[in-house]
Amino acid sequence: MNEFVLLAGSKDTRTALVNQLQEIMDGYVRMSSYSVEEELPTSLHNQLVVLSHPLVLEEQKIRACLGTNCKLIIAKRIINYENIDKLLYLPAGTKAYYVNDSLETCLESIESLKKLGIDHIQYIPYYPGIPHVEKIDLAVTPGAFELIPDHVQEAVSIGPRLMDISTIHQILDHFQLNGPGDVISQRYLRKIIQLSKRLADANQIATDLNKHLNDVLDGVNDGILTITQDGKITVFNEELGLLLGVSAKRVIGRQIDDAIDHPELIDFLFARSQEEDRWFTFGQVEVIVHRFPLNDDQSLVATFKNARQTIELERSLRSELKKKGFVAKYTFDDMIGESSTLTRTKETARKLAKTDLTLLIQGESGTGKELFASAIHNASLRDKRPYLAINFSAISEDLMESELFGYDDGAFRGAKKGGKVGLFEQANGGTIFLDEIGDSSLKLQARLLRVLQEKEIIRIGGSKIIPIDVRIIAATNKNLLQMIEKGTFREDLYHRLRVLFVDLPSLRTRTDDIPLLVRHFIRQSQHPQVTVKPEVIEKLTSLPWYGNVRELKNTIDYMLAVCDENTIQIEDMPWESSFLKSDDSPTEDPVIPDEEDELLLILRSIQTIAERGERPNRRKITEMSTDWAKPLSEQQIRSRLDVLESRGYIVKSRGPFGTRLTDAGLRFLK
Ligand SMILES: Nc1ncnc2c1ncn2[C@@H]1O[C@H](COP(=O)(O)OP(=O)(O)OP(=O)(O)O)[C@@H](O)[C@H]1O
Repeated sequence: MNEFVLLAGSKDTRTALVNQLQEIMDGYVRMSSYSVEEELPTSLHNQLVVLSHPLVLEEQKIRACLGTNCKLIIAKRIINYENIDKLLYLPAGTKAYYVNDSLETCLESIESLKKLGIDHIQYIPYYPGIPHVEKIDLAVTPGAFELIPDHVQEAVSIGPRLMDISTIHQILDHFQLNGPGDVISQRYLRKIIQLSKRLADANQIATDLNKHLNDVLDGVNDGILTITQDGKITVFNEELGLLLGVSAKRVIGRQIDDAIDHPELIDFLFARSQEEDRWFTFGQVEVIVHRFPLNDDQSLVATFKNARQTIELERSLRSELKKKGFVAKYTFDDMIGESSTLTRTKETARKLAKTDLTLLIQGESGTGKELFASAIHNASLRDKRPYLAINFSAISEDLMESELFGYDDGAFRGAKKGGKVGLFEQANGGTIFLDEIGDSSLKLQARLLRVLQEKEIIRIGGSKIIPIDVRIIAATNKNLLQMIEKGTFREDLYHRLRVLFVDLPSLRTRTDDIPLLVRHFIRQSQHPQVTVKPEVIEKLTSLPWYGNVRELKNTIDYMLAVCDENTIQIEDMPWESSFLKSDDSPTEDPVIPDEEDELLLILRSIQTIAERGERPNRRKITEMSTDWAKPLSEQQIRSRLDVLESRGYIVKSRGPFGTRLTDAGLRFLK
């Protein structure tokens, strides 16, 4: 059997060459192989020795083992054709380091790559000790990964170079093997054919994909255009061709100002302004053009929508949402009032609407919290999407939970077959308004917190996590901070809800708006012609309006019903007492503590006064109350002390110790 020795510069090169040669020469020639990095034979005599590279001969160790009468062949090598397809997919003009151990080996391989026709890449030699080189993200290397600089993001390994067919023939000639030459050449060629087939297949896939994408683009109802930074058209679909009256096939690849005669459109596309949309008329058709940059390659994309069709589509979408009751009825224009407090609040809310953040609206009952939430949704980027409002004071806890989160089939007894989609899911993409959030139970608060933190829900009785994209607006007329102190509202939820906040002013603080509101409500009513006597307006402006705009509206409805001859007179006004704040009024002022809180404050001041070594009496407690949100008179203190005594929390006495806390009172305070 004919046998030769292969001496390679590295283990990797040896392995690659052995694999190549074995496959090609199998059955005709055998070889033994060594590398400088591994153990070498002691001495070689009378043999054919093939060296992988001229530099191998310079190695001391190699020269030491080369004995007498050996024939040397220095192999010619070419780039490993099996791996070059990775390079073929890189875009033309891509810059890449070619990384190897010396300038010579780099230049040699670059030369060989170029000869193979892989010349669309700008190779920059990179080797240890290179003096200065520009920073590049991509490296190509035959396997010298350890030499690649750290800043490189992507490395393409093309493996060690293989043996050229001329060297293979030199080996065959040495053994005077003329017969198998053809077979061996064929085996060599087969490898190369396999590569071109692989490339052809990849090309076919790319062609198919391209055709598919073009079909999709042509199937779209809108015109689509893409141009490069310097104005070359790369995408131009059929719909756009129809709109502009040009053939898509004829314009792709051309400069836009040369292909399309519409300077105004071209100016808009290239304008440096922030404007993203503009209306154009092409022929008879009104079109909304929307432009945006493609960040990756700095191209510009423009879509062309038929304005009439778009408006109709939006209208039908809106009527679909309306049918379900998922629309926000009000806008900021429905919010009547020109007082500086309301104007400022409206301005802030308008700005907050544009963000996508959670928002808490605080204000007394009837100040227009629901109206604000609705206006905020309509001024937000989600205005075309659903708006759902739910009131926590109106529904029981269990029902509320299933309404909000929905349930899976068989979640509980009586559950509807097939389960139920909750409001959070139905509001997806839009806004959900959680009214009277202060009335939610602690259990529900925990679930809401999860929604805010994770942006996902799990249906009752379900296990699937459902991601949701919903903006939450919450509202309350309760003092949530006091509820937190009492442990009835979660502090973490409060902070999550109050990312943004709007405090609505009470009507008492903006009495200038009352005449405007009166006129507005009359105009909206069944009797828009009714007028109001000035003294009525004056009286209305002086009332406290604990029920705010809602109370004013109800009052006007009442007066409209009782007035004669289209004029509201002072006699038409309800009894004054109906405007007072009743003790059990549901319209609690958010900053005025409710009665329980007042009792607690009184207990605390009794304790403080006693700790100071003084005698707690009504006068001192009244003095302390001047620091509270709602100071109390001595008379009011007296009635509350009576309540505290009846509950057993204090004992009133005229003696030297004055009023003092009982054990029960202390426990309650704690
Ligand atoms: N600035 C305003 N202009 C016109 N109408 C208003 C204004 N503010 C409130 N309203 C009207 O007053 C009524 C009460 O408003 P809304 O229901 O929004 O109040 P709310 O603060 O949500 O009350 P609650 O806390 O009791 O739920 C509604 O009929 C609303 O249209």
